[in-house]
Order: sequence, then structure tokens, then C-alpha cells
Amino acid sequence: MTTTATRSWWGWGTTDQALPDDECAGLAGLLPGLPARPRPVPDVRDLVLPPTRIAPPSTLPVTTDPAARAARAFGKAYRDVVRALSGDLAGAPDAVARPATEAEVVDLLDWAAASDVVVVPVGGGSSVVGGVEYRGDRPWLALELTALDRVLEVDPVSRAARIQGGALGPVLEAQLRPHGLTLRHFPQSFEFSTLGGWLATRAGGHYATLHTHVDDLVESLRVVTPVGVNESWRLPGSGAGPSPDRLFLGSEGILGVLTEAWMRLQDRPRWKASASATFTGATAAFDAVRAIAQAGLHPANCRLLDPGEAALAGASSGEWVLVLGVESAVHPVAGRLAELTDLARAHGGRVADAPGAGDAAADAWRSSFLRMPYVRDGLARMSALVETFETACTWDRLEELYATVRAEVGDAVARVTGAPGLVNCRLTHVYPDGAAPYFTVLAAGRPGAEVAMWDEVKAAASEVLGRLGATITHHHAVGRDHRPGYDRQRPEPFAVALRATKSALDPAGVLNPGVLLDELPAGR
Ligand SMILES: Cc1cc2nc3c(=O)[nH]c(=O)nc-3n(C[C@H](O)[C@H](O)[C@H](O)COP(=O)(O)OP(=O)(O)OC[C@H]3O[C@@H](n4cnc5c(N)ncnc54)[C@H](O)[C@@H]3O)c2cc1C
Repeated sequence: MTTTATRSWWGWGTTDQALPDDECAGLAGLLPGLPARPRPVPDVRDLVLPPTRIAPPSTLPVTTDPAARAARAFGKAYRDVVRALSGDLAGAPDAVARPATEAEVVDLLDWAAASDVVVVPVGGGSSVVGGVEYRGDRPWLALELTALDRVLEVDPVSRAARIQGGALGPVLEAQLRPHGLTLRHFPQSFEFSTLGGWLATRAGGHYATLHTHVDDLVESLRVVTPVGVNESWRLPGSGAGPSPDRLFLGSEGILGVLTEAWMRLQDRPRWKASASATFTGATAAFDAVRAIAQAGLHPANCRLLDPGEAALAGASSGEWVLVLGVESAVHPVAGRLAELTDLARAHGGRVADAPGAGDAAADAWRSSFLRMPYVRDGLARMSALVETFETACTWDRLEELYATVRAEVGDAVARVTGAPGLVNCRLTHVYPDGAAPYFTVLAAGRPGAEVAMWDEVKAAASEVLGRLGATITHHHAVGRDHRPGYDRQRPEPFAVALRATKSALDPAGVLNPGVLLDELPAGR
């Protein structure tokens, strides 16, 4: 798929979609304390990059072009956007590689291991956890994989496809469409993230229930590790010992480069319907969603927005909003939607009069969901603190978690900024035994101090999640930024095994050091 739009080097998506200055300034009314005008976006051609420290052989597909290096300096978290806007490119990669074949990936890894050059695999570069930004002292190479973007084979009988790891969401879907098939994995970052990135981070996508993570769609994986290629068999299921695929799912570029995967596909849905319900309180809303998650009806969408989040999305004011969606390639879905709305009603929900395909609250939520990253960047230019964090816990602890996180993170925001901010929440994915709450923080920052201010708020958030036994991440991954929370969460024997695995597969320690594990000291 080709696009004429230019990718933003500092923010989300494409430059033509970024909020113009006047629209940014219009956001000042959202929060007291924001400046009247946005900070300018630096011209990348004016910025200074450190001299490159590597000289790879000319046979390798590597460039030291300044624009390519600048574009790979950061991921796409709020703190990345703010740092890019400040124009500090001191940590940019020494070079960017863009292999077009798996053989080139092998050659690049061999050269890097022999030359002690760190390699950071990059798909779309949409990491929000510092996953694509090396922070050590060694020279480093951003290994950009988006040229490996083909659907190589489709098996219509088993309904699966062999897809290269660098395919961006729209690129792989465009190749599946002529077969009447879809992967149907739609994270919010779908347009600008890749299959390999989804697998390496265990991304969460479209399905709010059942197949919540991309893991569930994987049949087999092909991974280039520094010691050889690891390819698992295509199987619908297997009880043969620990799963080799599970070792690489979520490995975040530290064990190898995911070059291909056989993915389970879906027929394109023919029937879809959506509805929404409102609730006056948290208890009723959580009870309704739990009943739905435990009923075996598997709605594709089951997003619960708290009153603050609903108001921001333009879906309601003052109430909780539950957005429900059902779909099927085989059966009409009106009956299933009716069962879902009956459950919502049975728990005190008020269902919009005529549920159906065009439900207004569902539509408002969907369009604001896709626009949000651009608005976030506009707010970042207005010195707002605007970021999200997500987690999961079991139902028995959910209401306490929701209240405690909002109270303690709200206190942290007030302490750090000197004024109250917003701490909103939605449930993005739900399970029979628990749910994944996703929090949004919005507050006025001080120009120049935003990253330090956000880091303090985030530390408070991570502390409360760990104390309450909720995961440091449900789908955003660990990267470098979640390391303290991840280290607290993972059992020590598992950490020992992961370190041993890393040493066995990446003996030179060149693959994405600092992610999931500490970088080993030089000369280890
Ligand atoms: C606005 C926005 C919305 C988002 N929405 C979602 C969402 O809905 N759900 C969700 O789960 N996440 C979301 N994310 C986070 C991010 O998009 C995901 O983590 C995504 O899976 C990353 O894919 P990517 O191709 O951009 O990977 P990158 O960001 O390039 O890399 C992420 C990690 O994977 C490794 N990696 C990448 N490709 C490979 C490969 N082929 N082999 C080995 N390692 C590799 C990298 O080294 C890095 O550690 C969002 C991010 C943003 C900025």
C-alpha cells in the first residue's frame, strides 16, 4: 500500500493530520494553566546529531542519513514527543538499517555481534515504553523492518497466512482482503505498527473479549536469533513441552528478530451491530460488565468508560458508558446484541432506544479513539501532561483498584503540578475473571519540566499498581520504562531463566540491551 503523506518525525502519524497551531491554542480552554500558544515544532534539518561512531561495510543496507537517524531517536510515548519537541537528539542511533530480506537481517546481526554494535529491532516505532531507544554507551543501530512487508502464502483451508514481520497493519490487511480474509488485529496504533512489533510486545487489539492479545492469533513463528533461525511447526495446538512460540512472544527484540509468522485469520464479518448503555455508578457498571464477560457471549467490543472518559470522548456527561459491539461472518448478530443489552439492563443500565449499527455513543467513541493521538500531540505542544497507563487485575479487586489509583495518582498530579488534573479510566479488555483498566491523565505542566513531572506521576502510578498486585502492563509491554514494575512482578526463578536464555541466544549481548533485563557490563 502506498501513501503520499509524510510521517511525522516527532509525533504521531502523518504530518497532514497534526493539529495546526490554532487548534492547539484552542485546547488551552481544556485546563487552567496552559499557555496561550503552542511551542513550535523544530525543523529537523536545524537539529544537531552526534557524529556517527560506526562504519558498516557498504554491502549492508545501512544509512547514516540525519533525517533517518532523527526519525528513529524516540518511540511515540508522550515523553518521547516532548523530548523530540525539545530538539535533543543526543541519543539518536548511529545509523539505521533497512533490510529487504531475511538474509540481510542475518548479515546485519553477524556484523553487529562481531563489531559490538547494539541492534534495536524497530517495526513501526510506536513503542510507548522506551522499547526502541537504546540508553547505554555503545554505538547502536536501529534495525528498521518495514521493508519485510509481504503476505507470502495464504492457506484458505486452515485459514492462515504466512506474513513477514515488518508489515504495517494496513499493508497486511490490504494483501489479505482479496482472499476475503482478515487478521482483525486492530490496536489503536494499527496504521503505524507492524506484525513483528505486535508479536514482540504481545499487543492488545480489536477484540475486547476472547482473543484479546495477538498471541491468540499465532500459529507459528520464525525468528532470526544471533545463533540461528528458530522456526516452530504450524500447529493448531500442541502439548509438547513449554511452547517455543511463548518464548518469543513478548520478547521485545532481546532474543531475536521476528521475520515471519503464520497467523490465524478470520473471515471478514458480514454482520455487525453495536449498542451502548449508561450507568449511574461504578458498582453497577462493573457488575454489568462482569456478567457480560462471564456469560460466554464474547462481544468484540465491550469498552466501559468512566464519566470523565465518556465526557472527553463526547459520549455522555456524568454517567458511565458501556459500548458494546458484536460481529460475525456466519450468523446475524441481533439476537446476541439483545442478550448483551438485557444483561446491561438487568444490572441497572439504561440502553439507548434503538441499538443497532449506527449507535451514536459507539460512533463518538470510535472517532475520538482514532483522533486521540493527534490531540495528545497538540496538548503536548501546549505543555499539558497527557499520557495513559494500563493494567489488569481480577474482578474481586477491580473497584478498589479503580478508586485507589484515581485517588493516589490524582494526589500525585496535584503535588507535582500544584493543581488538580483529570485521571480518567476505561476498561479496554474484559475476561471472565477480571478486566484491564486503562487510565488517562491530563493536567497542566510547566514548560521545560514536563518529562520530569510526568515521570513522577508515572512512578506513583506504578507503585500503586504493584502494591495492589495489578500488572505493570496489560498490553503496552515493558520496554525500558516499565522495568522497575516488571522486575517486582516477575518471579526470581523466571528471571534467572530469562537471563540464561538471553545469554544462550544473544551471546554478544547486542540485541536491545536494557529491555526486560539489565545490560550486561562490558567484557562480561
Ligand atoms: C497512539 C498509540 C496507540 C497505541 N495503541 C495500542 C493498542 O491499542 N494496543 C497495544 O497493544 N499497543 C498500543 N500501542 C503501543 C504500540 O503500538 C505497540 O506496542 C505495538 O505493538 C508496537 O508495534 P511496532 O511495530 O510499532 O513496534 P516498535 O515500537 O517498533 O517496537 C516495539 C518493541 O518490539 C520490538 N520489535 C519490533 N519489531 C520486532 C521484530 N520484528 N522482531 C523482534 N522485535 C521487534 C522492538 O525492539 C521493541 O522492543 C500504542 C501506541 C501509541 C503511540
